[in-house]
Amino acid sequence: KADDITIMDMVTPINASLSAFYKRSFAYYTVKDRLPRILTQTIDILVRHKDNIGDEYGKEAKEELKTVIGEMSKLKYEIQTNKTMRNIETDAPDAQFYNEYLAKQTNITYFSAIWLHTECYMYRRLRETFELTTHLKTYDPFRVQKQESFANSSEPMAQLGAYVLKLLNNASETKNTKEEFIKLLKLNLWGNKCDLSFTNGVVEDAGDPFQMLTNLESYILSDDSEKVWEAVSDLGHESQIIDIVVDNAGYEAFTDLCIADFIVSNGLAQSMRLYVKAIPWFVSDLMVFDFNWTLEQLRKSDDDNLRELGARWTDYVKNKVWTVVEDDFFTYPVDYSYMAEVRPKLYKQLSEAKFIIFKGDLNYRKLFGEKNWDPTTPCNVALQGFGPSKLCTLRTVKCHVICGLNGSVANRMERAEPNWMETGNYGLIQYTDKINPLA
Ligand SMILES: O=P(O)(O)OC[C@@]1(O)O[C@H](CO)[C@@H](O)[C@@H]1O
Ligand SMILES: [Mn+2]
Repeated sequence: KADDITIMDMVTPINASLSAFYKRSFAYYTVKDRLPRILTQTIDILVRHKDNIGDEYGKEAKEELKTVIGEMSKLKYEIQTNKTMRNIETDAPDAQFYNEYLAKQTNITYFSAIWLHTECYMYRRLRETFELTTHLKTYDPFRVQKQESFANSSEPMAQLGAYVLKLLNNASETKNTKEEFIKLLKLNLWGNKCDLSFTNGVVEDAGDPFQMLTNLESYILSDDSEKVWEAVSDLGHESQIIDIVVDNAGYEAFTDLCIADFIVSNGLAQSMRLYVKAIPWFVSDLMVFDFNWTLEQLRKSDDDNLRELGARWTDYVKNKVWTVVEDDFFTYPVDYSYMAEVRPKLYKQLSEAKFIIFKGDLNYRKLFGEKNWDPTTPCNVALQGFGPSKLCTLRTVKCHVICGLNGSVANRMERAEPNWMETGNYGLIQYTDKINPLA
């Protein structure tokens, strides 16, 4: 029976998978408090919007909403009482993967599973509650929050937009493309602080993007931006494709499109693919609908620069300079070391790129196997064989997965601020080039 799995009153052992099984871990705090709170927040938002939902989807939908909210409350209760996870009961293709993966685990519960599994499973169960309805099948319970977060970021977007458009319009004259790229890379890194699952759904504004840049250096604990520049600006490479595995909608997505425009406008890539999520994910994560909605908002903006950027970016999509890719693998409950085996087509597609940028904390957890590495473990080792191409990660540190730090930095941080890994206040720009072609 699930309840008699004792939760160890300890921290996560070195090299162990993160899990709420370890009572003194951030994973435990997340599964115990934060995930239930995210469900409660989402229920509150659904209740507050039930009339709008009735207007938009019909009165039967409003009735079905009661069932959805009931199912979400059940899910919350299952988590809080540490039950075992059941199968996902829809015929969606990714559900089969979730169920096969679950079947391979022996007697796990929400608190004893790998944290990544528990957290992804919760969002997949949330999706199921809508899939099983008739009138709300495609409803995204996070859309309101994602759109609010965008609306709250109009000031920093106007600032960054003005700066980027100047760069883009002088692309030919500017001599210091490298310095500008690296500056945009760091501005993009800090865009990752805007993440609603981390702020428990509280919509924070993105703040002043350039303020970040002033005292920036001391907050970046690992800075491979020079190596990233070398790889991105390698025009002799047989591939001139650059990929971005994006993270959050709103301001972070805006910073992704800014650097993507800089890349193609300066001839650093001929084309780019942006990999988004296929279902509502970790509250903030970008879906195709959010991407299109963002371009539409920019085109309608009362800020001239944002309108011009919206028009440029819409053209890139129309002319296939940018392609938005939706693949179920990015919402699977497993880390990237599984990709070559379970999703070879995606692995092969990523291998076509000369460089891949991975954004955010969840991608970091998946790149490095959701393990509590010794922080000085080389990134190439922590990738556990994942290597479709040269890649980098732009991540603000929000949980206890970290590698590639030099010893003195890791010790300094532990002494300075014991919970430094849970704050999102420290950034990493880490590069790896150990390529493992598909077998
Ligand atoms: O990938 P992102 O958007 O940077 O962060 C995802 C996240 O908010 O979700 C989990 C917390 O529940 C952590 O992995 C991380 O804090
Ligand atoms: Mn995210």
